[in-house]
Amino acid sequence: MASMCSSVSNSSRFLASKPSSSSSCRSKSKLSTIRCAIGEIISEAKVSSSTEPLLLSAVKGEKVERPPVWLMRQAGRYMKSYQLICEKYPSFRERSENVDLVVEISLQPWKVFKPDGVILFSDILTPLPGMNIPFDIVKGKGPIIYDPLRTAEDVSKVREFVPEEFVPYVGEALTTLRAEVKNEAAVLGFVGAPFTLASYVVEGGSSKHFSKIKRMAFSQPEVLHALLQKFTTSMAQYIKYQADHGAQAVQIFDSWATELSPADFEEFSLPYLKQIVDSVKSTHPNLPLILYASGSGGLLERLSLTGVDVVSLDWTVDMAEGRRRLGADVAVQGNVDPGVLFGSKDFITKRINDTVNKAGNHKHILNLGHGIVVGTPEENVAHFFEVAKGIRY
Ligand SMILES: Cc1c2[nH]c(c1CCC(=O)O)Cc1[nH]c(c(CCC(=O)O)c1C)Cc1[nH]c(c(CCC(=O)O)c1C)Cc1[nH]c(c(C)c1CCC(=O)O)C2
Repeated sequence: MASMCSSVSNSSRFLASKPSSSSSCRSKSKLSTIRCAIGEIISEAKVSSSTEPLLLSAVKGEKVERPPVWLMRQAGRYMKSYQLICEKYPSFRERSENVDLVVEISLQPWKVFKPDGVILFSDILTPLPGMNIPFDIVKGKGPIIYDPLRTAEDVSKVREFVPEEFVPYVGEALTTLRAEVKNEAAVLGFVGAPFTLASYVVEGGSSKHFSKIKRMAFSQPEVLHALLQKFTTSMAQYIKYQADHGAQAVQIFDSWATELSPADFEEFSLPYLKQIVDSVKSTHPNLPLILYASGSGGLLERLSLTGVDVVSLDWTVDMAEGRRRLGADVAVQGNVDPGVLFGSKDFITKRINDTVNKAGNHKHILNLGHGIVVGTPEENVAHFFEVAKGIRY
């Protein structure tokens, strides 16, 4: 039914109005039926509770007054305040492994834009040293794995990750963030998915053609499977650890899974993602899990087979089509081209309204289709949040 709403594209059914200063007004509405502007009833929804962050209510399908909004990579290089910290602390590892810096950087976008999600400042590669895989992130080069894994023997040396032992600063930072943010926004944790992590450690860093991991996949699949299983067990533990220390939802980044054909995704990514989701749901059934894969248009239906609560779309798929293909049970996030933030303010407003209209008025988290690009004007990010927070269904 949501697709019927979505079929009215490009009309401004949800109009941006002035941003609301009060989060409590969310709880005041007693409407229990969601209607889209052309009048179809698309679902019966429970009224959200006032103490819960908007993002969590939206994921559950409760009635909310507007879509919650946050941005992937909202903490980082496009912010002047972050660049100042980088001057003082030039090492990415230090910035992301020192509790005070992690908290300060995570809160930078929160203080300025008041997003509905505050993501931990960290990296998907942060667990690697704890698994016996040293890495660094070098300015201008990106991630570097000093000893890329290529053989069964290399993989046998990979240790299972024990978050309490190796990244206690992550737990401490999440607990502090919860206290700082109160329940005005959801504190978000994240992990890398097994295939995406494997791509970094086998390739030795970022990659264009993924030839080394494909050589492993297509000539020694048992070696890759052994590595993927180690990441699977470790990342399931890491998600639980993040939830136990304050994360209210966790995003799984399988950024490069879409380098795989659908059949290869079914062998080298899907079963491991499903295993992570099943494991987390068995102990933390109420923790929302969000899955992001860049360029995922060809794999959408398969992404929802993982059992995640939210699928984050990039901008190569139309939001209305994405919703239709994913089905009503899955919440959607994302979809706005990060390049839109280089456009005029009017253009940004229009694209936000288009996306929100196409997503329909429930189970939608407004976000970009990938991380904010370095060089994005901060005033455009401010405009994005102001418009987004002024929307009323
Ligand atoms: C693939 C991936 C990585 N890291 C991440 C992914 C998945 C998301 C995606 O697909 O973009 C996830 C990530 N990395 C970072 C965050 C912070 C939280 C946030 O604000 O969203 C998150 C969620 C900080 C970071 N991680 C990194 C930066 C930039 C380096 C810096 O600020 O010093 C930031 C802010 C480094 C990094 N780390 C990685 C890359 C490709 C890079 C960029 C290299 C470069 O361009 O220099 C690996």
